[in-house]
Formats: sequence, C-alpha cells, structure tokens
Amino acid sequence: MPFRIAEIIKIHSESTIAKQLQLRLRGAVTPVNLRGRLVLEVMEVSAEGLDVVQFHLRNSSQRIEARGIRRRVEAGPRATLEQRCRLALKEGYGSPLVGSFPFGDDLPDFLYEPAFVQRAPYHAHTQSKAVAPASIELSAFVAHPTEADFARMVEQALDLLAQQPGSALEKVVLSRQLQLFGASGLDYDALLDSLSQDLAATAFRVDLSEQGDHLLIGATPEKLISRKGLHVSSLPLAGSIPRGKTEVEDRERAEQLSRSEKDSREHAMTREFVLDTLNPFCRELGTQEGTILYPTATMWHLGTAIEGKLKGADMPSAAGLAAALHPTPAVGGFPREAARAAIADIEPYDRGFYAGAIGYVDGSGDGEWYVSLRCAELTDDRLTLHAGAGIVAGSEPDQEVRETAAKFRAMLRAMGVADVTWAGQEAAE
Ligand SMILES: C=C(O[C@@H]1C=C(C(=O)O)C=C[C@H]1O)C(=O)O
Repeated sequence: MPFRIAEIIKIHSESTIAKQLQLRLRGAVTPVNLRGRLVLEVMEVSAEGLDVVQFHLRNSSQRIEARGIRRRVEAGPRATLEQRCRLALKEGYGSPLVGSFPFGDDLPDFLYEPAFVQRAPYHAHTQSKAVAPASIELSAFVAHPTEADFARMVEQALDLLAQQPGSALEKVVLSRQLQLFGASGLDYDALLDSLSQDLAATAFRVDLSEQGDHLLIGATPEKLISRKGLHVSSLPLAGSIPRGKTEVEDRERAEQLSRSEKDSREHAMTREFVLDTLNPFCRELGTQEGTILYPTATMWHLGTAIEGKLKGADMPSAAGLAAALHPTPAVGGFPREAARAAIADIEPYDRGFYAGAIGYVDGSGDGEWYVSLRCAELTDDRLTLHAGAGIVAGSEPDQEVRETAAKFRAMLRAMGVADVTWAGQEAAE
C-alpha cells in the first residue's frame, strides 16, 4: 500500500468503510474512487496519524473537523499572521488552515494545514445525548485567584478607571480561573458533544500540540469575524447577566440587562471598535437589527450583528481581519493599549489561549474566527477554566464575581459539575 497519510488531502466519508471514499492524492489522478479492500487499508494507515491532532468547530449551521497535520504554519506573533497564512496557503495542498492564536499578541500561535478536513451541516438532533465526561466534584477545582481576590482586582481596575477619567482607560476586561489537576484522562470527545448541545454557541476543540498534552475546548457565543467572498460579519457581545432559573425570573433578567446604562455603555465601546476597525476595509458596513439580547444556555448578552462588504478581493483574509480586530474591547478593554497594560498589571497569570481566537482560513481568504471564550485549556494534566467580565465606571466587584461564576457554568455544566453546591454558586444565583 504505497499511500502515506501525509499524502491524503481530503476524505469525504463517515468512518464506515462500506462508503466509498473520495481521495485526492498528490501526483495521482484525482479524485480516485477506491473499492472496499483498498479503502480498508487506507483507513488502517490513516487511523494512526489522524487521531493525533484534532480540530473541531460545531454550531447550529455546520460542523468542521480536521485531523492530522500535513504542514505547520510557521508560528509567530499576530502582526505577521496574515502574511504567514498567505505563504502557507500558497505553498500548501489546497486545504484550509486551521488553528488558534493566544490572547497575547507576541505569543506564538498554532496553525496548520490538516491532513484531513471534513465539513458538513450540523444537526444537533443526530448527536447522541450529552454524556458527562466524568463525575468530578466541584471541590476538586482550585479558584485562581480566589473570589475575594478577584473582587479586589476589580476594585484595582475601578481605581485605574477613576484616575484616568474620560481618556486613558474606559474599560478593562478582567478574568479569573478554575484549575483542575489530573485532567489529562478526561473524555474530551464526550465533553465536546456535551458542549455542542448549546446551539447559541460554537463548540470547539483545538489541539495545540502534536503530543496530545495541550488543547483548548469550549463553547463560545462570540464570532470575531467571518468572510465569505466579499461578505464579512461579526457578532460582538458585551454586557451580560446570568439566565434566570424560572421563566419569569429569566425575562426579568433580560429586561434588567436591556435597561442597564452601564451595560449599554460597555457594549457600545465594543460595537464601535469593531465598526471602526472594519471600516477601512469595507465599502458597505452596518448593523441591520441594532443591539439585541443574545441568550446562551447560561447567560444573556448584549450583541450587535455587524455585516459588511469588503472593498475588493484583495482586502485582508478572514485571518488578517481577525488579527486586526483582536483583542476587541469585549475581551481586552478600551482603549486597547491602556487596557492591555492594565490586564498585565492586575491579572496574576498569562491568559494563554483563552480570549484569543480559533478558526480557519482558506486560499480564497474565506474563513471564520471565534473568540476563545467559555473554555478550558489543558496543559499537561492541568485543565484551566477561564471566565472574564468587562469593568467600566459603575461596575460592582460582587456583581463581577457573580458574572464570572455564571460564565464558568457553560463548561461546568458540560462537565457534569453544574448544580452542585460550591463557594461561587450562592453568588451566581
Ligand atoms: C470575557 C468573557 O466574555 C466576554 C465579556 C462579556 C461581558 O463582559 O459582558 C460578554 C461577552 C464576552 O465578550 C468570558 O466569557 O470570559
């Protein structure tokens, strides 16, 4: 069997070998239709390499899966993302590039051309019912920083905002973590299935190393940018409140959010920033519906659907636009540099890939990038869950503790840990 997995560009198939596979082989006639026995051999060969590195995006409209690495994109900082992607696409084999970039602009990203890419419409009802990947006690999680310390961090941010009225700093997003040790053996496929149940979010799993000891998994409600031809769209979210437990309470919460002057100010900074950043690239740009209430399974958000038409095909690709937008005030703050400096001063850790982005870009510049939120990063055997909240003048420390506690619940519920008693829960209710 002469075919090595590195030579397979695309396979359109579910795992059953009864189905005919369509393979495009480098240097061979394409596509090649293979009969049962040969297919079996290819599947056996492929099983090894294709299990190693995974990339999944799933939402109400589609499902993208990539496996194996055909070629890495040279890692680098955000400023060169577009250029490195263009080069990799030019020298590549025709597949889109997939991967993730971290929050910090100078930290290396992880992007590659996969060996195998499959895209299909996503039908949630065909998914098996969510299975909790393991039974984990909430007491196994270590809060870093503690809730009391996070409240103090918010006060520190409020002091900074007060010292610099109206100019240097108007908003800063602060985050905190829950860490779980001994997490390398969790069933991350089951966790992804479980996360995929929230159709208001895009569930993702992105492996960040070839050794299988580093991955990012979550379900984000926030689309940073998508590009298809000349059409671009973005769904910035900012301004949040936890969902209520009863229908009445839920509706009250939504109304409270839509009336909140503080949240609408917080949201406006993000919306205007996204419009201003996209404007130079677009000949048409706007928001059709204005600001809306956007519900996920655990949170209400203020959101604005932004749509635009690029000036031409030579405008930046989806990856270039993502790099230009990142970090929006939804995850950084405003103005950008002052917010970045405040985060570096106040947060006691580096955010890693949390609040960066995951996505893909293809040779025509089309692609989609989502903000890496409501997620966890596995590093060796430590799983770190992250949640953040925007702080503006008028924010209240206790409320920000509650908001971040509620944002953890997207991951905790999917892990089968929700609805247990824990220190943050009283505050979260
Ligand atoms: C920072 C997070 O979420 C972001 C912050 C929001 C806010 O402050 O209201 C809302 C949505 C997200 O843009 C997070 O989930 O960790």
